[in-house]
Amino acid sequence: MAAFLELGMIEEVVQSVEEMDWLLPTDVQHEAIPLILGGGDVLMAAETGSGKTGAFSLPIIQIVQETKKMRREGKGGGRGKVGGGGAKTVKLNQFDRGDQFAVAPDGLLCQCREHRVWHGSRSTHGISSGKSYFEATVTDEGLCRIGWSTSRATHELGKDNLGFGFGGTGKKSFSSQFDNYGEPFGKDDTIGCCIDTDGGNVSFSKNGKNLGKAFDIPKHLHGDTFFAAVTLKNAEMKFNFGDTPFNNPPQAGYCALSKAGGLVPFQSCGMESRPGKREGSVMALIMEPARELAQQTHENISRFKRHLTSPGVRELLLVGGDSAKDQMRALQEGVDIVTGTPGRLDDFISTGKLDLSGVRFLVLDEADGLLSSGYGNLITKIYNQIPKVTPEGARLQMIVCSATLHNVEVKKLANKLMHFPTWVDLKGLDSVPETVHHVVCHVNPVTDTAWYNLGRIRVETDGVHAGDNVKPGSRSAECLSEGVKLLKAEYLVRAIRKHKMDQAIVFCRTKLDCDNIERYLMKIGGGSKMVNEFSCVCLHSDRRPQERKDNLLAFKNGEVRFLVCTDVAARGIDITGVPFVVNVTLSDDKQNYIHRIGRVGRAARMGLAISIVATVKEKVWYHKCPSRGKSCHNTDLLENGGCTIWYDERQYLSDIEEHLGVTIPQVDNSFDVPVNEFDGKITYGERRGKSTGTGFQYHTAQLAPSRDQLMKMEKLAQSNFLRLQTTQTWFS
Ligand SMILES: Nc1ncnc2c1ncn2[C@@H]1O[C@H](COP(=O)(O)OP(=O)(O)OP(=O)(O)O)[C@@H](O)[C@H]1O
Repeated sequence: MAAFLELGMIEEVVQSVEEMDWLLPTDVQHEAIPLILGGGDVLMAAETGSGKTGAFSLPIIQIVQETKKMRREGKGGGRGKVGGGGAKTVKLNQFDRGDQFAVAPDGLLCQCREHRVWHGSRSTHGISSGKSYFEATVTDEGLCRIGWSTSRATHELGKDNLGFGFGGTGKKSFSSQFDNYGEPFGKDDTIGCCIDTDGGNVSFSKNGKNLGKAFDIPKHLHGDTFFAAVTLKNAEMKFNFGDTPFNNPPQAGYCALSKAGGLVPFQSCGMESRPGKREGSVMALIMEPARELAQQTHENISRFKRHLTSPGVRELLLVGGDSAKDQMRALQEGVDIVTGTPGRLDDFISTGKLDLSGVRFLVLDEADGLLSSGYGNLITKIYNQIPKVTPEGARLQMIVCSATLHNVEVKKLANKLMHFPTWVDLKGLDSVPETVHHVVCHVNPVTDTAWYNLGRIRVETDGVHAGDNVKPGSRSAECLSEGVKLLKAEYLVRAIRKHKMDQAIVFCRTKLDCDNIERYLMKIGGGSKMVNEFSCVCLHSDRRPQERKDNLLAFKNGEVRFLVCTDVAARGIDITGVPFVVNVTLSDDKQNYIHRIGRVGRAARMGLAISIVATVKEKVWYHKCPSRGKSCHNTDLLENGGCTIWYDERQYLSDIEEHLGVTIPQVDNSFDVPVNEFDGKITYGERRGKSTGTGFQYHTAQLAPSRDQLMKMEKLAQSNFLRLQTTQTWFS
């Protein structure tokens, strides 16, 4: 218990994890929890089953509750508070600026070294009434424009109808209309920027010379809050908001921005404080790639928060298949943490049902999977709608995790959206946990001719070769491909029998393959009970949501032996103690191999993953047609306008091996797993034995002899010391 407390977790949350038998944080939890509690953005790259869900959920739950408590007590702030929120010192806002726009720690000096694109920023506070003034001095040559804008304006001041700019070329700009005004300015010139919100105008001065009225504030901006604004191209400027004497004092009646009454803190991109919405708005948004995974994370959150009261934390699962009406009702009643899948989240956000203005945590679980499934734009859209600073002045925190985070797309996303993120990366590359043994068994339809005479009880294949007149004995590519399909099902059964598999997750490439394998297993000994040798359920995206739920539950509860599934179950699904995974076909996505086999060997239990890999190419479905395969029988190759490809598993295997930097051990079709250091000492599905583990207990046992020796030496040293003292006393 103390170990989680030492990470900064509160007792109520620690009590929950203790009840789940989590006595020590895992390595990734040890690293990530303090970082998240401290307000940082985190990229969490740790092996499958290493406890990433707890690593992000626990600190989020805690901060959400703390924030709610403070809101109730009427205090602002909380952890991760930034200068842009409640503080009264006016500066340039670190959190409201372009990518290439640098702001010095004092918040007064700024620079942009980009030559082609404008980047800008705004002040941390603005005014909505009265007359105000600030100064900016050009400290290096380049292009600059300064003035006033609302928080909804782009950073390219003067390009929209929400901000008023005055540029070094002697032009004023509003709504992309550039007109001559005043005179040009450059290095060492000081520009005074005045706004009179009551009189409704904006004017500027150069080195103390009043340049006259530049703009009338249009009607649609009356009552808005205006912030000091700047946009630069390869230039540098220094600001004075009035905390030090101005170079040129403003005209009578204008007050320094930092001394103005009723300063309004910057809240967000376009979202000013909305009283009344704060109490009920969502504070954490967790995006998961699949329903089952979203459900699992949601359930974890429910468990972690169960001892939190006054205030409690309210969580909601937002996935397709569940009633949108109920979800809507829950949101209206108030929800703090939403876990959802991209489709339903998008529905709710784009129709305004999910208010993002109070969000301070955005979590992308299995981030690389979300990106490779094409959700990059959605992520950016969501990110753009979330205020970068909450009403309390806390910065939006982004947490991005996966066991396979080492790819260019994730790095690009991190550079674009995250704020100085910390990598929690225990291995520095994608890897397989020590608790997972993985082997490959090759299927060679040339040397293994068992598929020639399988009789009537055989797997139904996917029909790709229905028109190919395949005959056993022929060496045509089509014929060998059909042989692979038939043999794979036989090998699956052989592996199950050899290892006396009580339970296994069986991955197939397509939904049709899953259906065929499910039917085959049922035929040879299936059923819906554990006593049936091949009892199984199926999980893929064509099954109804309720069936998916029921099937997963039946497998989790140990009611059936096999879960036959597509990659929809490859990531994140956590079923403690599942001993085996069988890949009937390798995924062409090397990352998914790591995720698939990571369904075993979780929470310190051992697991074995067997991949059945064809030595020849297999012709498979690859539907690009509008029906996505539902009523498609076009077995022509993709390049000929059809819906099939030749699938080269040997290539995918070598991609995986190269990615992992290992050669995966091979077994023959007797499925005898090679002898290794674990041989004879482990049972798949069980925790690692004492003598084989590398965990805490094992280390303690290893260190015991040294500890005993040290104890003896210490005792000897103490006795010698005492003896010496006694001798000295006698002689003195
Ligand atoms: N500190 C802990 N002590 C004991 N068990 C833990 C601890 N943290 C997590 N676990 C258990 O470890 C298992 C794996 O955790 P989790 O699902 O969070 O892994 P993950 O890193 O998200 O894996 P994946 O990459 O596959 O999604 C779960 O069963 C969880 O209950």
